[in-house]
Amino acid sequence: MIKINDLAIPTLDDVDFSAKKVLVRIDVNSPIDPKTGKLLDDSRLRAYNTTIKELVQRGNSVVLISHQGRPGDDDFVSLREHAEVLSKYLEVNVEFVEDVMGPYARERIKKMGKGEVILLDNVRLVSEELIEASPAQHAKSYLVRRLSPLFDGYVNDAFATAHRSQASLVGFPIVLKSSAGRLMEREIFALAKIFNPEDYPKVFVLGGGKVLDSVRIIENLVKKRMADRILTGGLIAELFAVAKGLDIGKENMKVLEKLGILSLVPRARKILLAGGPIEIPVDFKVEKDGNVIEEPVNRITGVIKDIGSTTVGIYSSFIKEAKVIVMRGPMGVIEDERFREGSKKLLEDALESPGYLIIGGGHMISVLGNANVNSSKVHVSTGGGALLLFLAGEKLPALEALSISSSGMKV
Ligand SMILES: Nc1ncnc2c1ncn2[C@@H]1O[C@H](COP(=O)(O)OP(=O)(O)O)[C@@H](O)[C@H]1O
Ligand SMILES: O=C(OP(=O)(O)O)[C@H](O)COP(=O)(O)O
Repeated sequence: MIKINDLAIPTLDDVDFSAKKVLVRIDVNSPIDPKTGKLLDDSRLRAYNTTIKELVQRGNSVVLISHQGRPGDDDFVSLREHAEVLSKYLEVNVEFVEDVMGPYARERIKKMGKGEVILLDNVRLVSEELIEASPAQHAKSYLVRRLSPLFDGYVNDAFATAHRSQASLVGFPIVLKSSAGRLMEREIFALAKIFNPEDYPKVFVLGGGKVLDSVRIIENLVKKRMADRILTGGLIAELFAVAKGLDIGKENMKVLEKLGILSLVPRARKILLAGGPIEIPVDFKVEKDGNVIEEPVNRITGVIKDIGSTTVGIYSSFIKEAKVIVMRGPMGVIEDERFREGSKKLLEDALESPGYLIIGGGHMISVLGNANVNSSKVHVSTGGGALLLFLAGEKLPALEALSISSSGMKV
């Protein structure tokens, strides 16, 4: 049993999963090449080996369910390639079923034999999955009502999506005997060991494209006085540059407007007025007429794609002085090799610095690649937003749902 705050979360040691049919929520959401739709990095897919192998060895039939991207985005693709990669790492055939809850998927699940593993298609093909609602509401969703009668139990190993209150995460624990998987367990214990709220200075390096999530995270960090410095990159840096009244150029403003980020400027200003320790880049690497150039923040003429080299130097000096470093979200458009340098350099400096280091989010992990890490001072988390909210002391809905399940409370 994992005890955190007032939650008691069962593990695979607390529930009798042997010779059963088990639905396992994993998070295989990974960076995708927008041109080919192929996986750019498969680190997250390796993370579930322990849980899946253990369930297979105990004679269970295992049905994996996950999402990839969001409808409308380039990375919203089917999970066919993910099944192939999982098979390679698990050395067990993971059959891809091109369906989520229709007759084909349900018949296939019914016919499964002991030790078989299948991966259902992207659960976000089901529109209900995109709604954030309570466990009680999601327990009544079509997804949960159609799939749960086929299973004896549910395991949630998707730490990286634990901050979403979506059907596949919070609905099943209400109707099925449930537990956390081994990855979820390992993440929670590793973070408790490495992240001591008393240690300071704590430096958060926050980049990437999920700006709404990042604003929520920063509000939390500032409210709880958890961060001594927040070094921004990616689109989040552009938001705070605008909030500080800087002119980042018409083209970049258009990008922010198109992505709905400009509506977040008032919240970003409020964070600054509340004394949030936000640092923004002093220069950026931009693309202009097909060329890559560096420009200072107050004289931008190209499209911002990475942080500039002066910023890298300044951020590195903060990173070297930190007792705890948390990095989530890349500093630039890392899918393009020309704009990987900011993220790569900061990551290298963080790995060499004496402080404890927590790296999260699919994109930053892909920058890490196969680099050697000292596991006594570095934790590579599969989570991004979930990780940050967990560190800021927020209750994650998926963990709460597992705890409700263990208490036998039907909500
Ligand atoms: N300046 C920028 N402009 C546009 N996109 C950016 C910029 N910087 C980073 N990104 C994008 O952010 C995405 C990663 O963000 P996110 O999903 O939040 O990270 P993670 O998966 O690591 O949590 C990448 O696809 C990257 O191209
Ligand atoms: O990659 C994820 O989160 P992250 O970008 O915070 O690491 C999770 O798969 C959650 O995906 P979502 O933010 O589309 O709900």
